Amino acid sequence: MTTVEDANYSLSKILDSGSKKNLIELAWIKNVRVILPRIIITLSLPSFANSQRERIVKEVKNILLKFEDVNDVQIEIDNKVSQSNSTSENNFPELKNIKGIKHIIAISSGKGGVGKSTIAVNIACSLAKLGLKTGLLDADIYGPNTPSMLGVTEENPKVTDGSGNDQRLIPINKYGISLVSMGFLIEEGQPVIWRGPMLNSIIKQFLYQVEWNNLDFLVIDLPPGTGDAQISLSQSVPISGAIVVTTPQKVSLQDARRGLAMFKQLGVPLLGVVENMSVFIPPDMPNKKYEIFGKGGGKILAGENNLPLLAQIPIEIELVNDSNKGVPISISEPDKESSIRFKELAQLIKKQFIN
Ligand SMILES: Nc1ncnc2c1ncn2[C@@H]1O[C@H](COP(=O)(O)OP(=O)(O)OP(=O)(O)O)[C@@H](O)[C@H]1O
Repeated sequence: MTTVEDANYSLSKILDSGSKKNLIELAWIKNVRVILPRIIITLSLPSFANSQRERIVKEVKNILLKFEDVNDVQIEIDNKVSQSNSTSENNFPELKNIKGIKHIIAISSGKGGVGKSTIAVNIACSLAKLGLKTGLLDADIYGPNTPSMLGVTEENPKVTDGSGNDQRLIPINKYGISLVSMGFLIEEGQPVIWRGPMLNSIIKQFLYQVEWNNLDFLVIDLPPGTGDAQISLSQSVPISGAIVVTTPQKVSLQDARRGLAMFKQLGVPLLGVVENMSVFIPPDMPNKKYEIFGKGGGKILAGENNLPLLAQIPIEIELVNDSNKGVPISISEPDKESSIRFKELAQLIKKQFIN
């Protein structure tokens, strides 16, 4: 006859895809009751694990129905948790300050591939080098690549002790910054089309359930574009200032304008424009500069919106190489021109928000 111990033992094989801890240990599955031929369990997931709910329910049923004397599995959702996990807009304190974070800087771009993540990572590292406590949230659900740019290989962030909604995700520390990536929460093989809605439903609680360590700045690498995910994120997070990244080509302007207009419509304060890939500096001729992508895009965008052009970052081969090796250029080669631009940009941000 199946006992509670048997059921617990089987259920302990189901793992959180983030921490790889089992769900009994995490107390995400509790109150296991065996009333044969039925087993009833309570599922109590913290919000950052919400995206795993469907998979967990399936695995719980599969595992328990393997017992010959069990033909019904009932899963109760912990009420306290499910209420706070609800996606209903009215249930959330909009733009409530996040405990442990003083200022949020959002890095965005009208389209992908302009170097938004590179800029976000190097701003975060440069702020940390100024002695500021800095975090980085990779919210680019379509291509969460900041962990690899920072050489972070562990995919399993730890969670604090406690159970259910009391648990907090512990950021991963690298080069003096605290990193959390939405990539940690995306289940392997999850189609891109589901990631946007997933982000919308979890981001509002998620940021409040990370153990942020009294940060001066949280830099957020937003997803590119102006879709639902970006709008939802911008509306749910109390952004102190947004930076729009563009390239010098005039053809990129249309996308960048849309990005800027989105922030304006949402009432998000704009810090200014960063033009990436402004000039190419050949590694063997550091005094030469080639405008291989044309010029003027950043200046035009900033000018038509009455915003400062905060920085122009050159194309440097080391920037790609170092980032591929998992060390941002502002850490590995602080004397390169792009590192100096990132440092100046960090100083500007510091000056704006910290006396
Ligand atoms: N200034 C630069 N000099 C040289 N290479 C760069 C520069 N900026 C970005 N890159 C390279 O361009 C590629 C795209 O950069 P990145 O991933 O930062 O762009 P992104 O806008 O975040 O893209 P996506 O939105 O698709 O994630 C990377 O290989 C990066 O190393």
